[in-house]
Amino acid sequence: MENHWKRFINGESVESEVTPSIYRSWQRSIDYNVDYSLVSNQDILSSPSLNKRREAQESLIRASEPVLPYIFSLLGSTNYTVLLGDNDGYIIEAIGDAPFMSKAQKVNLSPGASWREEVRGTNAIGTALSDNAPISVFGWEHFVQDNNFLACWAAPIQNSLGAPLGVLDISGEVSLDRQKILTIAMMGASMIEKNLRLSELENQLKFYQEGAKLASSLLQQGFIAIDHNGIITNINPLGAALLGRKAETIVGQLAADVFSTPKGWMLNGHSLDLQIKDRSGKDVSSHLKRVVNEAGQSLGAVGTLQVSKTPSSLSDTLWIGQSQLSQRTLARASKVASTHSSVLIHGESGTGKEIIARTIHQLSPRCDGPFVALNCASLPPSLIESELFGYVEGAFTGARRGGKPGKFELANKGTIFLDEIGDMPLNVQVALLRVLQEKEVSRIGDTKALKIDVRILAATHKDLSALVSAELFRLDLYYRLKVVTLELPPLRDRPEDILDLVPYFIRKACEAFDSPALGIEEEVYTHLSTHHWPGNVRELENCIESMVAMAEGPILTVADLPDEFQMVAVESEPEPLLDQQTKHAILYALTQTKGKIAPAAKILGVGRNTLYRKIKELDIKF
Ligand SMILES: Nc1ncnc2c1ncn2[C@@H]1O[C@H](COP(=O)(O)OP(=O)(O)OP(=O)(O)O)[C@@H](O)[C@H]1O
Repeated sequence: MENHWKRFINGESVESEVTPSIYRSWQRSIDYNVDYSLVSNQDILSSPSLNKRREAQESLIRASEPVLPYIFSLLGSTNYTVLLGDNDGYIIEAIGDAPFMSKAQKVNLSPGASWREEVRGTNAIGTALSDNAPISVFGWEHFVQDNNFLACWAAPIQNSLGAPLGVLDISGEVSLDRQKILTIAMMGASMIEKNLRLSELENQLKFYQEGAKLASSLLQQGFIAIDHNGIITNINPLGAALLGRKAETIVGQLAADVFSTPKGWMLNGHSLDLQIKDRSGKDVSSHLKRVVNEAGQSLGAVGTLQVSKTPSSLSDTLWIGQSQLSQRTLARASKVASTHSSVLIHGESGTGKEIIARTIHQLSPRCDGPFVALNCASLPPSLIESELFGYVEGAFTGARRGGKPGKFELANKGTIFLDEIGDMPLNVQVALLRVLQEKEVSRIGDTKALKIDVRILAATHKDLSALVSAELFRLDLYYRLKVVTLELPPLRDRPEDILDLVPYFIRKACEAFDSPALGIEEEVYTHLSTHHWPGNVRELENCIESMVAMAEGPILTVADLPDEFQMVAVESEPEPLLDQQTKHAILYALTQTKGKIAPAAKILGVGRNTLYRKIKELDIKF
């Protein structure tokens, strides 16, 4: 080979006598003006520049970390070095036998030096990169004369598209077993490639996992992912909020444990959808789709969670609230609904008097007839009479042409609801009493009487008996109206209803604003349940409506509560809050157990007697 090299340098043709890849590389070395008689000191990196290059090649270095020593161990005890080059031919890692490495250093075969063909002519590192193929360069095959003591084997390290990312080189002193060592170099390069691909896959997996988490947290719906073992691997905050739990307490659990579905459901179930109940017992429906691999095997399931809608529309939903007090009120209302009796509904403002009146109407045999409401406090006294009884054309100045039917006429065969009856002027009370007695009504200015069949429901927040004593309300009318009385408890006496009212009002507001469904953080309930609510349910509804209107994200949090709550949250840290929270916990447990003491005590982790004592101490009504 020495002879061939000398003849090539002298310009003779040796093409047919030299391996083609070596010959082509010699030609390139000539084209690059490489000096065959000189060990070049060009393209050698300073230590900081080498460090920078190593940082840039961090993944290549990490992938080769376990490979270089392994390859070196395969070479036995002979004098070798194993080198890692980057795709510019710079040596960035080296391990090897010290005596050979110091010899190699004399020709700059050491970290920091570039072994591109352009600088050092034909050599294993540079030529493997130029040809993007494994190569051995032996003794006088090196273009630079002083490198002829070297035997080198190199294989490119390629990415998945086959482009070179670097090069693995084994260098030693000239030996005979060329092919075997080239195979080892190729094996090393392929191990590094596999490691690189593995870490790429790991990154991809991380990206998909984190990406899915982030994407699901941006969704305006509950999202859940369950793997093929039935373990919940992801639930977004909105999904967790719909279940009334924290995501951390759900992820990692078996779906069968969280949703009481049969074990093996993931593998065998035809329908993947789960019927789930949230903390307050409302149905949460799921819509899951199976994820399968190319062979059609199940990898798991992903899907959405949402609060089930009852078959009737939201606007049909009347009384919301599962508290004992609410249930008792509803039971009385439904009992009285089947009769024809007048009902006097009493309760503070915003406690739901009109709702209960509508409920009575809907549960009554008159449900197909009209429900007509009149708020006596919202009209000037002079207008109430004409509103109630109607008038004929020309009955008074300003009377509409053709006249106008009154509420009684409109409510015929149905129910009339007279709200704020305590504000009814005395003269109208007289007329009303007459209508009730005679069951007929005459429009103002008319001589004819019209037979009517109307049931009367009246409501007031005032003390009617006190008004009677003050002669502001007629005793005979009072007795006529209060055949049955219904007392509506204020919200502060039934805070457990808040658990049902809040999600309902959130959905109602979202529907009204035509905005996507919103979840709510559990802590918000604590604040809402311990609030005094002077405006009762109406105030709660307004509060939720404003929270929905101002919501920043898909979950309502404590920060979304109106300002007065923020002040209370800061100010009322001491004892009373503790009491309130105890009260809230007790009420929550009692709601869960439908008022049964023993299981509620178990939920709370206290004895029955302690629970009885606390209920008394804190004056809890349920
Ligand atoms: N139990 C309930 N379930 C659902 N919504 C309720 C309930 N109670 C009250 N609301 C809502 O609160 C608001 C006030 O209710 P309603 O008008 O029936 O109260 P009210 O006692 O008649 O008030 P007021 O005496 O001021 O007329 C309404 O928007 C109603 O929909």
